[in-house]
Amino acid sequence: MRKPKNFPPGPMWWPLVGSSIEMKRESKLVGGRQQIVLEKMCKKWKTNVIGLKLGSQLVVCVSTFNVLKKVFDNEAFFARPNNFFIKLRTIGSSPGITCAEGKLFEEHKKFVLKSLQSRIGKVAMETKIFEELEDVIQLINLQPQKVQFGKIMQPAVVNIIWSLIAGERIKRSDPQFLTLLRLLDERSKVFDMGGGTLSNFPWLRFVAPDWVGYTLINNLNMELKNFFTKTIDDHHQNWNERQKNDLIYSYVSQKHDQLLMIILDLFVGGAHSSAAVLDFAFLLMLHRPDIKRKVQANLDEAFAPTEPMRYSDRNRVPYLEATLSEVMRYCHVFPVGGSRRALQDTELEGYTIPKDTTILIDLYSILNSKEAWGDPENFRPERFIVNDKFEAIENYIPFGIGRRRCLGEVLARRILFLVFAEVMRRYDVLPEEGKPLPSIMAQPGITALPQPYNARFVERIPYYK
Ligand code: HEM
Repeated sequence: MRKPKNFPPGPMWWPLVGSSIEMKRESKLVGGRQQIVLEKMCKKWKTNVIGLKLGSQLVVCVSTFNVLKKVFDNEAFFARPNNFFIKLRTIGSSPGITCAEGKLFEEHKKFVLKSLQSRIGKVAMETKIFEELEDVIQLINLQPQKVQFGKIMQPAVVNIIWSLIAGERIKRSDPQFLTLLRLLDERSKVFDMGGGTLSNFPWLRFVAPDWVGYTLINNLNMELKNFFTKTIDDHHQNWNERQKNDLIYSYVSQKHDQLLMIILDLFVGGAHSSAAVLDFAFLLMLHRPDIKRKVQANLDEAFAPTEPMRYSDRNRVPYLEATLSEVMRYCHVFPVGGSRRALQDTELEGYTIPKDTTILIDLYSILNSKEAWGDPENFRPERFIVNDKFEAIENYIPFGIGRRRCLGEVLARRILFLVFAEVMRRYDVLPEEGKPLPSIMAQPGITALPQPYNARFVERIPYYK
Protein backbone atom coordinates (compact mmCIF):
# COMPACT_ATOMS: atom_id res chain seq x y z
CA MET A 1 0.00 0.00 0.00
CA ARG A 2 1.27 3.48 -0.88
CA LYS A 3 1.14 6.26 1.68
CA PRO A 4 -2.29 7.98 1.30
CA LYS A 5 -2.15 11.57 0.09
CA ASN A 6 -1.64 14.11 2.88
CA PHE A 7 -1.20 11.37 5.54
CA PRO A 8 0.60 12.57 8.73
CA PRO A 9 4.43 12.36 8.68
CA GLY A 10 6.30 9.46 10.28
CA PRO A 11 8.91 6.76 9.68
CA MET A 12 9.39 5.12 6.29
CA TRP A 13 7.09 2.28 5.18
CA TRP A 14 8.71 -0.95 4.00
CA PRO A 15 6.87 -3.48 1.81
CA LEU A 16 4.60 -5.77 3.88
CA VAL A 17 5.84 -4.62 7.32
CA GLY A 18 5.28 -0.84 6.96
CA SER A 19 6.87 0.97 9.92
CA SER A 20 6.65 -2.05 12.28
CA ILE A 21 10.38 -2.84 12.19
CA GLU A 22 11.36 0.69 13.18
CA MET A 23 8.75 0.69 15.96
CA LYS A 24 10.04 -2.65 17.31
CA ARG A 25 13.68 -1.58 17.09
CA GLU A 26 13.06 1.73 18.88
CA SER A 27 10.84 0.03 21.43
CA LYS A 28 13.59 -2.46 22.31
CA LEU A 29 15.96 0.44 23.04
CA VAL A 30 13.59 1.85 25.70
CA GLY A 31 12.60 -1.39 27.45
CA GLY A 32 9.43 -1.98 25.39
CA ARG A 33 7.70 1.24 26.46
CA GLN A 34 5.58 2.23 23.45
CA GLN A 35 4.90 5.74 24.82
CA ILE A 36 8.60 6.71 24.80
CA VAL A 37 8.94 5.66 21.15
CA LEU A 38 5.89 7.74 20.18
CA GLU A 39 7.24 10.75 22.08
CA LYS A 40 10.61 10.43 20.31
CA MET A 41 8.93 10.18 16.90
CA CYS A 42 6.84 13.31 17.50
CA LYS A 43 10.07 15.20 18.27
CA LYS A 44 11.89 13.75 15.26
CA TRP A 45 9.06 14.60 12.81
CA LYS A 46 8.17 17.87 14.57
CA THR A 47 4.46 17.00 14.68
CA ASN A 48 1.64 16.25 17.12
CA VAL A 49 0.16 13.67 14.77
CA ILE A 50 2.41 10.78 13.72
CA GLY A 51 1.46 8.56 10.74
CA LEU A 52 2.39 4.85 10.81
CA LYS A 53 1.63 1.64 8.99
CA LEU A 54 1.76 -1.41 11.24
CA GLY A 55 1.38 -4.56 9.14
CA SER A 56 -1.62 -3.71 6.96
CA GLN A 57 -3.15 -1.24 9.48
CA LEU A 58 -2.98 2.52 9.05
CA VAL A 59 -2.31 4.04 12.46
CA VAL A 60 -1.96 7.64 13.61
CA CYS A 61 -0.98 8.74 17.08
CA VAL A 62 -2.06 12.05 18.65
CA SER A 63 0.11 13.59 21.33
CA THR A 64 -1.18 16.94 22.59
CA PHE A 65 -4.24 17.88 24.57
CA ASN A 66 -5.61 20.24 21.88
CA VAL A 67 -5.44 17.61 19.14
CA LEU A 68 -6.79 14.94 21.48
CA LYS A 69 -9.81 17.16 22.23
CA LYS A 70 -10.45 17.46 18.50
CA VAL A 71 -10.39 13.66 18.20
CA PHE A 72 -12.71 13.17 21.18
CA ASP A 73 -15.13 15.88 20.02
CA ASN A 74 -15.42 14.45 16.51
CA GLU A 75 -18.06 11.73 16.03
CA ALA A 76 -16.01 10.46 13.07
CA PHE A 77 -13.41 9.14 15.59
CA PHE A 78 -15.89 7.59 17.97
CA ALA A 79 -15.38 3.91 17.07
CA ARG A 80 -12.81 1.46 18.42
CA PRO A 81 -10.35 -0.29 16.03
CA ASN A 82 -11.57 -3.30 14.17
CA ASN A 83 -8.34 -5.30 14.19
CA PHE A 84 -7.51 -8.92 14.92
CA PHE A 85 -6.75 -8.25 18.60
CA ILE A 86 -10.21 -6.73 19.11
CA LYS A 87 -11.82 -9.70 17.35
CA LEU A 88 -9.99 -12.04 19.73
CA ARG A 89 -10.75 -9.85 22.74
CA THR A 90 -14.49 -10.11 22.14
CA ILE A 91 -14.19 -13.94 22.05
CA GLY A 92 -16.08 -13.86 18.73
CA SER A 93 -19.09 -12.82 20.83
CA SER A 94 -20.96 -9.49 21.10
CA PRO A 95 -18.94 -6.26 21.48
CA GLY A 96 -19.99 -5.45 25.10
CA ILE A 97 -19.05 -1.81 25.86
CA THR A 98 -15.37 -1.13 25.20
CA CYS A 99 -15.55 -2.40 21.61
CA ALA A 100 -19.21 -1.48 20.90
CA GLU A 101 -20.54 1.36 18.76
CA GLY A 102 -23.90 2.99 18.05
CA LYS A 103 -27.12 2.01 19.83
CA LEU A 104 -25.62 -1.03 21.52
CA PHE A 105 -22.82 1.08 23.05
CA GLU A 106 -25.25 3.75 24.32
CA GLU A 107 -27.53 1.11 25.82
CA HIS A 108 -24.81 -0.87 27.60
CA LYS A 109 -22.86 2.10 28.91
CA LYS A 110 -26.03 3.75 30.21
CA PHE A 111 -27.04 0.53 31.93
CA VAL A 112 -23.74 0.06 33.80
CA LEU A 113 -23.29 3.75 34.62
CA LYS A 114 -26.81 3.88 36.02
CA SER A 115 -26.15 0.83 38.20
CA LEU A 116 -22.89 2.31 39.55
CA GLN A 117 -24.04 5.90 39.97
CA SER A 118 -27.40 5.33 41.64
CA ARG A 119 -27.58 5.84 45.38
CA ILE A 120 -27.72 2.06 45.94
CA GLY A 121 -24.73 1.65 43.60
CA LYS A 122 -22.64 4.17 45.53
CA VAL A 123 -23.44 2.65 48.92
CA ALA A 124 -22.73 -0.85 47.55
CA MET A 125 -19.37 0.35 46.15
CA GLU A 126 -18.22 1.79 49.49
CA THR A 127 -19.40 -1.30 51.41
CA LYS A 128 -17.46 -3.63 49.09
CA ILE A 129 -14.37 -1.41 49.27
CA PHE A 130 -14.44 -1.48 53.09
CA GLU A 131 -14.85 -5.28 53.11
CA GLU A 132 -11.76 -5.70 50.93
CA LEU A 133 -9.84 -3.03 52.84
CA GLU A 134 -10.29 -5.03 56.02
CA ASP A 135 -8.85 -8.08 54.25
CA VAL A 136 -5.91 -5.99 52.94
CA ILE A 137 -5.16 -4.68 56.45
CA GLN A 138 -5.21 -8.20 57.89
CA LEU A 139 -2.74 -9.32 55.23
CA ILE A 140 -0.45 -6.34 55.91
CA ASN A 141 -0.50 -7.18 59.62
CA LEU A 142 0.52 -10.80 58.95
CA GLN A 143 4.04 -9.77 57.92
CA PRO A 144 4.27 -5.96 58.19
CA GLN A 145 8.05 -5.83 57.77
CA LYS A 146 7.84 -7.20 54.21
CA VAL A 147 4.68 -6.16 52.34
CA GLN A 148 4.34 -6.49 48.57
CA PHE A 149 1.40 -4.12 48.37
CA GLY A 150 0.62 -4.63 44.66
CA LYS A 151 0.25 -8.37 45.17
CA ILE A 152 -2.22 -7.84 48.02
CA MET A 153 -4.16 -5.05 46.31
CA GLN A 154 -4.79 -6.50 42.85
CA PRO A 155 -7.00 -9.42 44.03
CA ALA A 156 -8.77 -6.94 46.33
CA VAL A 157 -9.69 -4.65 43.41
CA VAL A 158 -10.79 -7.58 41.25
CA ASN A 159 -12.94 -8.76 44.17
CA ILE A 160 -14.57 -5.33 44.57
CA ILE A 161 -15.49 -5.40 40.88
CA TRP A 162 -16.56 -9.03 41.05
CA SER A 163 -18.81 -8.53 44.07
CA LEU A 164 -20.55 -5.67 42.25
CA ILE A 165 -20.97 -7.89 39.18
CA ALA A 166 -21.89 -11.18 40.79
CA GLY A 167 -22.89 -10.33 44.35
CA GLU A 168 -20.09 -12.35 45.98
CA ARG A 169 -16.33 -12.30 46.44
CA ILE A 170 -13.89 -14.95 45.28
CA LYS A 171 -11.55 -16.63 47.77
CA ARG A 172 -7.95 -15.46 47.28
CA SER A 173 -6.82 -19.09 47.28
CA ASP A 174 -9.33 -20.23 44.59
CA PRO A 175 -7.12 -21.88 41.90
CA GLN A 176 -9.31 -20.53 39.06
CA PHE A 177 -8.99 -17.00 40.46
CA LEU A 178 -5.20 -17.38 40.69
CA THR A 179 -5.05 -18.60 37.07
CA LEU A 180 -7.16 -15.65 35.90
CA LEU A 181 -4.95 -13.11 37.69
CA ARG A 182 -1.82 -14.67 36.22
CA LEU A 183 -3.21 -14.68 32.68
CA LEU A 184 -4.42 -11.07 32.98
CA ASP A 185 -0.92 -10.06 34.10
CA GLU A 186 0.70 -11.80 31.16
CA ARG A 187 -1.83 -10.34 28.72
CA SER A 188 -1.07 -6.81 29.91
CA LYS A 189 2.63 -7.34 29.24
CA VAL A 190 2.38 -9.04 25.82
CA PHE A 191 0.02 -6.57 24.11
CA ASP A 192 0.06 -2.83 23.62
CA MET A 193 -2.84 -0.47 22.85
CA GLY A 194 -2.43 -1.05 19.12
CA GLY A 195 -2.89 -4.78 19.71
CA GLY A 196 0.83 -5.60 19.34
CA THR A 197 2.46 -7.82 16.74
CA LEU A 198 -0.55 -10.16 16.56
CA SER A 199 -2.84 -7.39 15.31
CA ASN A 200 -0.39 -6.10 12.76
CA PHE A 201 0.49 -9.55 11.40
CA PRO A 202 -2.40 -11.91 12.29
CA TRP A 203 -0.96 -14.66 10.06
CA LEU A 204 1.94 -15.03 12.53
CA ARG A 205 -0.45 -16.99 14.77
CA PHE A 206 0.07 -19.96 12.41
CA VAL A 207 3.87 -19.66 12.58
CA ALA A 208 4.67 -18.57 16.14
CA PRO A 209 1.45 -18.64 18.25
CA ASP A 210 3.28 -18.46 21.59
CA TRP A 211 5.61 -15.63 20.58
CA VAL A 212 2.84 -13.30 19.34
CA GLY A 213 0.63 -14.01 22.37
CA TYR A 214 -2.04 -15.96 20.43
CA THR A 215 -1.86 -18.99 22.76
CA LEU A 216 -1.97 -16.71 25.81
CA ILE A 217 -5.04 -14.74 24.72
CA ASN A 218 -6.89 -17.92 23.73
CA ASN A 219 -6.15 -19.49 27.13
CA LEU A 220 -7.27 -16.32 28.89
CA ASN A 221 -10.46 -16.13 26.80
CA MET A 222 -11.28 -19.74 27.59
CA GLU A 223 -10.72 -19.24 31.35
CA LEU A 224 -12.71 -15.99 31.42
CA LYS A 225 -15.56 -17.40 29.36
CA ASN A 226 -15.88 -20.52 31.55
CA PHE A 227 -15.73 -18.48 34.73
CA PHE A 228 -18.30 -15.88 33.63
CA THR A 229 -20.65 -18.40 32.01
CA LYS A 230 -20.69 -20.51 35.18
CA THR A 231 -21.60 -17.44 37.24
CA ILE A 232 -24.34 -16.35 34.83
CA ASP A 233 -25.76 -19.92 34.83
CA ASP A 234 -25.65 -19.98 38.65
CA HIS A 235 -27.68 -16.76 38.68
CA HIS A 236 -30.28 -18.35 36.42
CA GLN A 237 -30.47 -21.51 38.48
CA ASN A 238 -30.45 -19.91 41.90
CA TRP A 239 -32.63 -16.91 41.20
CA ASN A 240 -33.31 -15.48 44.64
CA GLU A 241 -33.86 -12.27 46.51
CA ARG A 242 -30.32 -12.27 47.96
CA GLN A 243 -28.77 -11.55 44.57
CA LYS A 244 -31.17 -8.81 43.62
CA ASN A 245 -28.67 -5.98 43.92
CA ASP A 246 -25.85 -7.23 41.74
CA LEU A 247 -25.26 -6.28 38.12
CA ILE A 248 -25.90 -9.72 36.64
CA TYR A 249 -29.26 -9.95 38.35
CA SER A 250 -30.41 -6.55 37.13
CA TYR A 251 -29.24 -7.21 33.58
CA VAL A 252 -30.56 -10.75 33.30
CA SER A 253 -33.93 -9.51 34.38
CA GLN A 254 -33.86 -7.16 31.37
CA LYS A 255 -31.71 -8.90 28.75
CA HIS A 256 -29.91 -12.21 28.47
CA ASP A 257 -27.47 -11.75 25.64
CA GLN A 258 -24.53 -9.32 25.75
CA LEU A 259 -23.92 -9.95 29.45
CA LEU A 260 -20.74 -11.96 28.99
CA MET A 261 -18.92 -9.14 27.19
CA ILE A 262 -20.08 -6.44 29.60
CA ILE A 263 -18.65 -8.48 32.48
CA LEU A 264 -15.43 -9.02 30.55
CA ASP A 265 -15.08 -5.27 29.87
CA LEU A 266 -15.47 -4.40 33.54
CA PHE A 267 -13.15 -7.19 34.62
CA VAL A 268 -10.39 -6.45 32.10
CA GLY A 269 -10.76 -2.64 32.34
CA GLY A 270 -10.60 -2.65 36.12
CA ALA A 271 -8.34 -5.57 36.99
CA HIS A 272 -5.00 -3.77 37.04
CA SER A 273 -5.54 -0.03 36.86
CA SER A 274 -6.59 1.00 40.38
CA ALA A 275 -4.25 -1.51 42.05
CA ALA A 276 -1.38 -0.20 39.89
CA VAL A 277 -2.06 3.43 40.91
CA LEU A 278 -2.11 2.46 44.61
CA ASP A 279 1.04 0.37 44.22
CA PHE A 280 2.77 3.38 42.63
CA ALA A 281 1.39 5.70 45.33
CA PHE A 282 3.07 3.73 48.16
CA LEU A 283 6.25 3.35 46.10
CA LEU A 284 6.41 7.14 45.68
CA MET A 285 5.86 7.57 49.43
CA LEU A 286 9.07 5.55 49.93
CA HIS A 287 10.91 7.89 47.57
CA ARG A 288 9.39 11.09 48.96
CA PRO A 289 9.09 10.86 52.78
CA ASP A 290 8.57 14.66 52.83
CA ILE A 291 5.34 14.28 50.83
CA LYS A 292 4.32 11.23 52.87
CA ARG A 293 4.59 13.25 56.08
CA LYS A 294 2.46 16.05 54.60
CA VAL A 295 -0.24 13.54 53.59
CA GLN A 296 -0.21 12.03 57.09
CA ALA A 297 -0.38 15.48 58.71
CA ASN A 298 -3.31 16.34 56.43
CA LEU A 299 -5.12 13.14 57.51
CA ASP A 300 -4.32 13.50 61.24
CA GLU A 301 -5.64 17.06 61.25
CA ALA A 302 -8.83 16.19 59.40
CA PHE A 303 -9.89 12.93 61.11
CA ALA A 304 -9.96 11.71 64.70
CA PRO A 305 -8.31 8.23 64.95
CA THR A 306 -11.62 6.39 65.40
CA GLU A 307 -13.60 8.48 62.92
CA PRO A 308 -14.75 6.51 59.87
CA MET A 309 -13.84 7.96 56.49
CA ARG A 310 -16.15 8.26 53.47
CA TYR A 311 -15.49 9.25 49.88
CA SER A 312 -17.63 12.35 50.46
CA ASP A 313 -15.00 13.46 53.04
CA ARG A 314 -12.30 13.95 50.42
CA ASN A 315 -12.59 17.77 50.50
CA ARG A 316 -11.26 17.63 54.05
CA VAL A 317 -7.89 16.31 52.83
CA PRO A 318 -6.93 18.41 49.77
CA TYR A 319 -3.23 17.54 49.98
CA LEU A 320 -4.00 13.82 49.90
CA GLU A 321 -6.29 14.32 46.88
CA ALA A 322 -3.58 16.34 45.17
CA THR A 323 -1.04 13.58 45.91
CA LEU A 324 -3.23 10.88 44.38
CA SER A 325 -3.85 13.01 41.28
CA GLU A 326 -0.13 13.65 40.95
CA VAL A 327 0.56 9.88 41.28
CA MET A 328 -1.78 9.29 38.33
CA ARG A 329 -0.19 12.06 36.29
CA TYR A 330 3.38 11.05 37.09
CA CYS A 331 2.91 7.28 36.70
CA HIS A 332 0.34 7.32 33.84
CA VAL A 333 -0.89 3.72 34.32
CA PHE A 334 -2.41 3.88 30.83
CA PRO A 335 0.40 5.53 28.85
CA VAL A 336 -1.59 5.01 25.64
CA GLY A 337 -5.35 5.48 26.16
CA GLY A 338 -8.15 3.49 24.50
CA SER A 339 -7.58 3.65 20.74
CA ARG A 340 -10.17 4.80 18.21
CA ARG A 341 -11.02 4.16 14.56
CA ALA A 342 -11.94 6.70 11.88
CA LEU A 343 -15.45 5.96 10.62
CA GLN A 344 -14.87 7.99 7.43
CA ASP A 345 -12.11 9.99 5.71
CA THR A 346 -11.58 12.89 8.12
CA GLU A 347 -9.39 15.96 8.40
CA LEU A 348 -7.20 16.38 11.52
CA GLU A 349 -4.67 19.19 11.98
CA GLY A 350 -4.57 19.70 8.21
CA TYR A 351 -3.83 15.99 7.52
CA THR A 352 -6.17 13.52 5.89
CA ILE A 353 -7.00 10.51 8.06
CA PRO A 354 -8.45 7.74 5.85
CA LYS A 355 -11.49 5.71 6.93
CA ASP A 356 -10.61 2.77 9.23
CA THR A 357 -7.30 4.28 10.40
CA THR A 358 -6.54 3.40 14.04
CA ILE A 359 -5.91 6.42 16.27
CA LEU A 360 -3.63 5.92 19.27
CA ILE A 361 -4.09 8.35 22.16
CA ASP A 362 -0.69 9.21 23.60
CA LEU A 363 -1.78 10.06 27.16
CA TYR A 364 1.83 9.86 28.31
CA SER A 365 2.85 12.93 26.27
CA ILE A 366 -0.24 14.82 27.40
CA LEU A 367 0.43 14.14 31.09
CA ASN A 368 4.14 14.96 30.60
CA SER A 369 3.94 18.02 28.35
CA LYS A 370 6.43 20.71 29.39
CA GLU A 371 4.18 23.43 28.00
CA ALA A 372 1.19 22.29 30.04
CA TRP A 373 2.87 21.30 33.30
CA GLY A 374 6.09 23.36 33.45
CA ASP A 375 8.08 20.73 35.36
CA PRO A 376 6.41 17.41 34.45
CA GLU A 377 9.55 15.48 35.49
CA ASN A 378 9.00 16.45 39.14
CA PHE A 379 6.57 14.65 41.44
CA ARG A 380 4.87 17.72 42.91
CA PRO A 381 1.33 17.41 44.36
CA GLU A 382 1.31 21.18 45.02
CA ARG A 383 0.53 21.75 41.32
CA PHE A 384 -3.06 20.68 42.15
CA ILE A 385 -3.39 23.02 45.16
CA VAL A 386 -4.68 26.59 44.85
CA ASN A 387 -5.40 28.66 47.99
CA ASP A 388 -5.09 25.54 50.17
CA LYS A 389 -7.79 23.77 48.14
CA PHE A 390 -7.56 20.93 45.64
CA GLU A 391 -8.10 22.24 42.11
CA ALA A 392 -8.61 20.13 38.98
CA ILE A 393 -6.49 20.99 35.92
CA GLU A 394 -7.95 20.91 32.39
CA ASN A 395 -5.14 18.89 30.80
CA TYR A 396 -5.39 16.26 33.51
CA ILE A 397 -7.32 13.43 31.87
CA PRO A 398 -6.15 10.03 33.23
CA PHE A 399 -9.67 8.62 32.64
CA GLY A 400 -10.05 10.13 29.14
CA ILE A 401 -12.85 12.59 28.32
CA GLY A 402 -16.15 12.65 26.47
CA ARG A 403 -18.73 9.96 25.88
CA ARG A 404 -16.14 7.20 25.75
CA ARG A 405 -14.41 8.18 28.99
CA CYS A 406 -13.65 5.46 31.53
CA LEU A 407 -16.72 3.62 32.68
CA GLY A 408 -15.15 2.62 35.98
CA GLU A 409 -14.10 6.16 36.98
CA VAL A 410 -16.71 6.48 39.78
CA LEU A 411 -15.59 3.17 41.26
CA ALA A 412 -11.85 3.71 40.68
CA ARG A 413 -11.89 7.13 42.36
CA ARG A 414 -13.56 5.63 45.45
CA ILE A 415 -11.12 2.71 45.63
CA LEU A 416 -8.11 5.01 45.26
CA PHE A 417 -9.25 7.50 47.85
CA LEU A 418 -10.56 5.12 50.52
CA VAL A 419 -7.66 2.64 50.35
CA PHE A 420 -4.88 5.23 50.13
CA ALA A 421 -6.35 7.43 52.88
CA GLU A 422 -7.09 4.55 55.26
CA VAL A 423 -3.73 2.79 54.81
CA MET A 424 -1.76 6.08 55.05
CA ARG A 425 -3.64 6.99 58.21
CA ARG A 426 -2.96 3.61 59.83
CA TYR A 427 0.62 2.87 58.67
CA ASP A 428 3.96 4.51 58.15
CA VAL A 429 5.25 3.06 54.90
CA LEU A 430 9.04 2.59 54.98
CA PRO A 431 11.71 0.99 52.75
CA GLU A 432 12.89 -2.53 53.56
CA GLU A 433 15.81 -2.45 56.03
CA GLY A 434 19.22 -2.53 54.41
CA LYS A 435 17.88 -2.59 50.83
CA PRO A 436 18.20 0.13 48.16
CA LEU A 437 15.03 2.04 47.24
CA PRO A 438 13.01 0.09 44.63
CA SER A 439 12.93 1.52 41.11
CA ILE A 440 9.99 3.65 39.96
CA MET A 441 10.48 2.55 36.33
CA ALA A 442 7.25 0.84 35.18
CA GLN A 443 7.07 -2.53 33.48
CA PRO A 444 6.15 -2.29 29.77
CA GLY A 445 2.59 -3.24 28.77
CA ILE A 446 -0.96 -1.96 28.18
CA THR A 447 -1.10 -1.04 31.87
CA ALA A 448 2.13 0.39 33.28
CA LEU A 449 2.54 -1.66 36.46
CA PRO A 450 5.38 -0.96 38.92
CA GLN A 451 8.03 -3.63 39.24
CA PRO A 452 7.23 -5.80 42.29
CA TYR A 453 8.75 -4.32 45.46
CA ASN A 454 8.50 -4.85 49.22
CA ALA A 455 7.98 -2.21 51.91
CA ARG A 456 7.59 -2.15 55.70
CA PHE A 457 4.20 -1.09 57.02
CA VAL A 458 4.66 0.15 60.61
CA GLU A 459 1.41 0.72 62.47
CA ARG A 460 0.72 4.37 63.47
CA ILE A 461 -2.94 4.20 64.46
CA PRO A 462 -4.74 0.87 64.94
CA TYR A 463 -7.51 0.05 62.48
CA TYR A 464 -11.01 0.53 63.94
CA LYS A 465 -13.92 -1.15 62.24
C1 HEM B 1 -7.20 4.26 38.09
C2 HEM B 1 -7.99 3.48 37.42
C3 HEM B 1 -8.42 3.63 35.98
C4 HEM B 1 -7.91 4.41 34.98
C5 HEM B 1 -6.71 5.36 35.05
C6 HEM B 1 -8.71 4.16 33.78
C7 HEM B 1 -8.51 4.78 32.55
C8 HEM B 1 -9.28 4.55 31.43
C9 HEM B 1 -9.06 5.17 30.13
C10 HEM B 1 -7.95 6.18 29.81
C11 HEM B 1 -10.00 4.70 29.27
C12 HEM B 1 -10.16 5.04 27.77
C13 HEM B 1 -11.14 6.15 27.54
C14 HEM B 1 -11.30 6.49 26.05
O1 HEM B 1 -11.20 5.65 25.18
O2 HEM B 1 -11.52 7.67 25.78
C15 HEM B 1 -10.84 3.77 30.02
C16 HEM B 1 -11.92 3.09 29.48
C17 HEM B 1 -12.65 2.15 30.17
N1 HEM B 1 -12.48 1.78 31.50
FE1 HEM B 1 -11.17 2.56 32.82
N2 HEM B 1 -9.68 3.23 34.09
C18 HEM B 1 -9.55 2.88 35.41
C19 HEM B 1 -10.35 2.01 36.14
C20 HEM B 1 -11.40 1.28 35.60
C21 HEM B 1 -12.25 0.37 36.36
C22 HEM B 1 -12.12 0.10 37.87
C23 HEM B 1 -13.14 -0.18 35.46
C24 HEM B 1 -14.25 -1.18 35.67
C25 HEM B 1 -14.81 -1.49 36.79
C26 HEM B 1 -12.87 0.42 34.15
C27 HEM B 1 -13.56 0.12 33.00
C28 HEM B 1 -13.39 0.78 31.79
C29 HEM B 1 -14.21 0.50 30.59
C30 HEM B 1 -15.33 -0.53 30.45
C31 HEM B 1 -13.75 1.37 29.57
C32 HEM B 1 -14.27 1.51 28.14
C33 HEM B 1 -15.28 2.66 28.06
C34 HEM B 1 -15.85 2.92 26.66
O3 HEM B 1 -15.40 2.35 25.67
O4 HEM B 1 -16.80 3.73 26.58
N3 HEM B 1 -11.81 1.29 34.28
N4 HEM B 1 -10.37 3.69 31.32
